[in-house]
Amino acid sequence: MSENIKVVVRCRPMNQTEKKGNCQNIVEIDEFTVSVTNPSARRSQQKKFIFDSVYNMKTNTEVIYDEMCYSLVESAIEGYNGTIFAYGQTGCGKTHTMQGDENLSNSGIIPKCFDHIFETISMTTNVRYLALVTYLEIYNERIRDLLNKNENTSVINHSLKELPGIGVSVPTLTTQPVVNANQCYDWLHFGNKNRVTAATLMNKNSSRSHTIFTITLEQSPFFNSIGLEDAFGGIRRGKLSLVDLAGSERQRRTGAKGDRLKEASQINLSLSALGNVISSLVDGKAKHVPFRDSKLTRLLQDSLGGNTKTLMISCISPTDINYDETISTLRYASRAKNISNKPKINEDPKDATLRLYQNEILYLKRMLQESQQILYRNNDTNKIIESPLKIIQHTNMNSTKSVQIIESGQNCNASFKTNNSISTNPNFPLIQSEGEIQLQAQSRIDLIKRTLIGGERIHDFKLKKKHMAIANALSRVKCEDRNLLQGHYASITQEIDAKNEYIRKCKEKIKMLEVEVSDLNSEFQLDREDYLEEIRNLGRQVKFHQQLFCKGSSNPKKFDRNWTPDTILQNSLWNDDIKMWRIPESDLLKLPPATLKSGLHCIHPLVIDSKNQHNQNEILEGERVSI
Ligand SMILES: Nc1ncnc2c1ncn2[C@@H]1O[C@H](COP(=O)(O)OP(=O)(O)OP(=O)(O)O)[C@@H](O)[C@H]1O
Repeated sequence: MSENIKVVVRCRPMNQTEKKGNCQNIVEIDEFTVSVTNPSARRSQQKKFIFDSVYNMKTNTEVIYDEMCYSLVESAIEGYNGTIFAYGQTGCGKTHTMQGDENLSNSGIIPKCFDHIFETISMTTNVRYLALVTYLEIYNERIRDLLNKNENTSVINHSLKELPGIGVSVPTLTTQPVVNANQCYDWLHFGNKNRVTAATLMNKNSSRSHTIFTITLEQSPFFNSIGLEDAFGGIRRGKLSLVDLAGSERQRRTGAKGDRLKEASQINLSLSALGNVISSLVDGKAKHVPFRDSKLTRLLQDSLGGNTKTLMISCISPTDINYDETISTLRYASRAKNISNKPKINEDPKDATLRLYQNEILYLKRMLQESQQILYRNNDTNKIIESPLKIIQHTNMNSTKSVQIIESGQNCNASFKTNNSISTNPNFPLIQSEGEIQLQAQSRIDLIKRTLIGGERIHDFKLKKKHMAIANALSRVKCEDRNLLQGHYASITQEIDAKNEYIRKCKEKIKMLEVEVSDLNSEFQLDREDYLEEIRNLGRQVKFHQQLFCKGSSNPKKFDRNWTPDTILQNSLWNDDIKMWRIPESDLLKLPPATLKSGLHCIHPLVIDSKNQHNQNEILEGERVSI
């Protein structure tokens, strides 16, 4: 079954600078519609866009989560891939939406996902889950591992790999197992400390990179009566990618220079690559979708047109000064609505970590059983020793000992693969004794079991929270729509009415799309006229960029760059001494006739051009051209 990407819009409140600058609110929000008024239009012009949902400046993140993210996260827990990403102009609230404020009462979507996932998992009774997290950033087109404590982030650039059936991934990233929401917060904060942010004129804490926090959830049926290691059934794997994009920005407004400027151009490049991917996916005609144009689009490949349920949250500003950027964000968002994905549950992935764990447990169990038999044989030869299993249990009580044993995992049993989530210490002395090997094997089994979660009973209030979230989501769907969706009609007349209503809505939508097309046409026309006007102005105004040099004078005379040749004449600066102006050759023919009065030989190659810093002599000695 294919389904379209869900797209919602969130409008942030005005910030202090906008309030002080008396900015106007030009955005109106209805349930599913955003209307934006063009502040510089000759007549009041409003553009309308329809989305899956639209949120005004008063809406808090919890409502957005309940309505739009809840079901997507549930799907990821079931075994689907899910992506939530925030998109929009710099300073419009992407990080606020995804991560939230430091203040916990206003937490973002990412922390809410953590709570949701672990609450849901704790309600399951017959499934065991393994949760693994990674966190990366794309900074200046380099991939950096935000969870690696030792990585020299200025040097490292991780590579992408595309594997059939798995998709595009970064195999060298640090993967951390997590067993509760708190561990996830800790890794998120840890990664955020490594993330690049900086102040710009538009946002004092602007993200200079795109980040992707991924939670992979592998699950397998588990029956208490049998025991974990014997009960692994088919494995499913869901993956939730939480993406906080850096914002599009214009240098003129952010005041970016140096490193900030370099970052901005990389950010804009990758966002325009994202725009191109969206366009070619929507056009449907393009044979080739340019995913390979940037790291961001490659990593999002599966979320755009692939096997993923995707939610795009477009963040906009309400003010007139951001009109152009707001319209551009809404246009992209509107196009993205038409991208169709084909999500399906990922069954039995070949590279499942859970499968490695299963094999490892089976191997260790067999080994324990065999060594137990040997020791019993020794027992038969009259040496009184304790049962090895007792030794294991006894020594496990001693936590220091068991930590050392985990550390030496590699030495203990060279034939099983040590998972990268568990650190190894190759220098730790090899433990030879039979009892200690068993102990070590048992510790490893315990450790693996501790990383598997699910099955604990949860408190009632958590269940209530889940029901409230569902009720919240449903409350947005109008009663009659719900009936319609569910196909419950009391009579044929009601069914006809409902279907007529549906047809009416479709017609309304078509009308709005027609208006949008005609808007786009007239906007294109306006832009065209603007450009033509600018070209004409360029023709009329000779652009003296800085100064006009006069013959016989060592002091250059200052010129206003916007003076027209007529103004120059009126200001009496035109005299026989000034024979040469530096005028770009292409502009020479555009000079109005007054400038080229007969007798005042104008004058090539001429006078002032700020880009070419010619010296005075060169200017004065230029070649004359008779008109
Ligand atoms: N919906 C909102 N309600 C209240 N404050 C908000 C909202 N959205 C954004 N803000 C505030 O606006 C400021 C900028 O937001 P944020 O850093 O999230 O923008 P951004 O889109 O991530 O910018 P950048 O692309 O530069 O990283 C922050 O101080 C944030 O708290």
